[in-house]
This record gives sequence, structure tokens and C-alpha cells, in this order.
Amino acid sequence: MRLSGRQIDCIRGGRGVFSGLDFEAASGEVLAVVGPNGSGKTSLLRLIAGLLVPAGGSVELEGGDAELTLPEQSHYLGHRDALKPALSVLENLSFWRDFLGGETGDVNPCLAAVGLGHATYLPAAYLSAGQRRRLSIARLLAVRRPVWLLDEPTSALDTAGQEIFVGVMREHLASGGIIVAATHAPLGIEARELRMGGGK
Ligand SMILES: Nc1ncnc2c1ncn2[C@@H]1O[C@H](COP(=O)(O)OP(=O)(O)OP(=O)(O)O)[C@@H](O)[C@H]1O
Repeated sequence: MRLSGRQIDCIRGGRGVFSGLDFEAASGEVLAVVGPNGSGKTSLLRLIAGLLVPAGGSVELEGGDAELTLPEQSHYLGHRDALKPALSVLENLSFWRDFLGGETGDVNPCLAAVGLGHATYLPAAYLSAGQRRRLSIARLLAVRRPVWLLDEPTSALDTAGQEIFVGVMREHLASGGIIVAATHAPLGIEARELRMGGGK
């Protein structure tokens, strides 16, 4: 499988953010998108996820499921953890599994894998920032998709959380997955860098 972008132009609010951007990531690879604030890292992830339309150029996934679009084969984890505060940890993850069209099944092992096995019935409102991030990461496990688009995935994670996350990423890469991660901090895993310029 190969994810590639060719000559992508991005305009936001009438202002050019980047232009003529090329990138590539193959199965088993991590592409770390780095660069100053405002250089377009989040915008690039959102373009790949189909949440923004490029002003020019194209993004393609070769070797994926021909019947599914790229967004349908991608997980997008944004800055903010998309959780419903009144629902429990388990209910939040079950919601996402159903929303993303995952197979109905027990999501408890996914919670255990991110160290939230003890917090299953806790309302998400009570979670710490790091626990919320862990719950978002559990989404990646509850529904299998080959392309992971991650915005600052390690923010708020403690050392143990980062180690868990590295394990989760390694497993995904070993099964042929692709990761594109916007980050200011090292991911703790070998990655190719895509350096964005500009910004202020
Ligand atoms: N909804 C929007 N409307 C107009 N401009 C926007 C919008 N969202 C982002 N921008 C602009 O697009 C540019 C790129 O923003 P983006 O969030 O992609 O940068 P980034 O590299 O991820 O930054 P950071 O490191 O701060 O997270 C910025 O100048 C930002 O102000």
C-alpha cells in the first residue's frame, strides 16, 4: 500500500498555506510532519482525511480497498479528543466503533490495551487529559483502518502512555499500516520527516 500526495496546494481563509507539496508513505512507514506553528501540518492531515479540499493537486492511496474512499480507510485523530462527557469510557468507545462502521464486538480489550481497563464505567468528563488521549487511541484499535492520521498524538501522554502508544504504532506498522503524524515532539519510533516551511 502506498499513500501519496502530488503537488498539493492548500489555501485557508483566502491565504496560501503551502503549495506544490509532494509526500509519500508506504506500508509499514511513519511520516512525521514537522514545522513551525501555522505551517500547515494540521491542514495537511485534514486534506488527507477528506475534511478539507485541496486547491490543487491530489492525494491517492494505492493498494487499498478499491471499494472504499481514502477517508473511509483512514482514522483521523485531531488535537481535540472527540468524547461525549456524559457517556462512560465504554459507551464513548462503543459509539465510535458503531459510528465508524466497526464490527460489533467487545471493545473492552481495546480499553485494557491503553491502560483504561479500570475506568470502563467512568464518565468521560472525569478523565484526565492523558486518559482522554488514551481513549482516543483506543479508537484506532476498536476499528481497524490502514491509514492513521494523527495530530500531536503524544500530547498529554505520560511515559507509560507513550510506551503503550509506541507499541500500538509498531503493531499497526507490522500489519502493513501507514501513519502520518503531525508533531512537535519525537514520536519515539523511526519516522521519515516531511518538513513544512513558512509559518509565522
Ligand atoms: N478555519 C480556518 N480558516 C482560515 N484559516 C485557517 C483555518 N484553520 C487554520 N487556518 C490557517 O491555516 C494555517 C495553517 O494552520 P494549521 O493548523 O494547519 O498549522 P499547523 O502547522 O498545524 O500549526 P500548529 O503547529 O500551531 O498546530 C494557519 O495560518 C492558520 O491560521
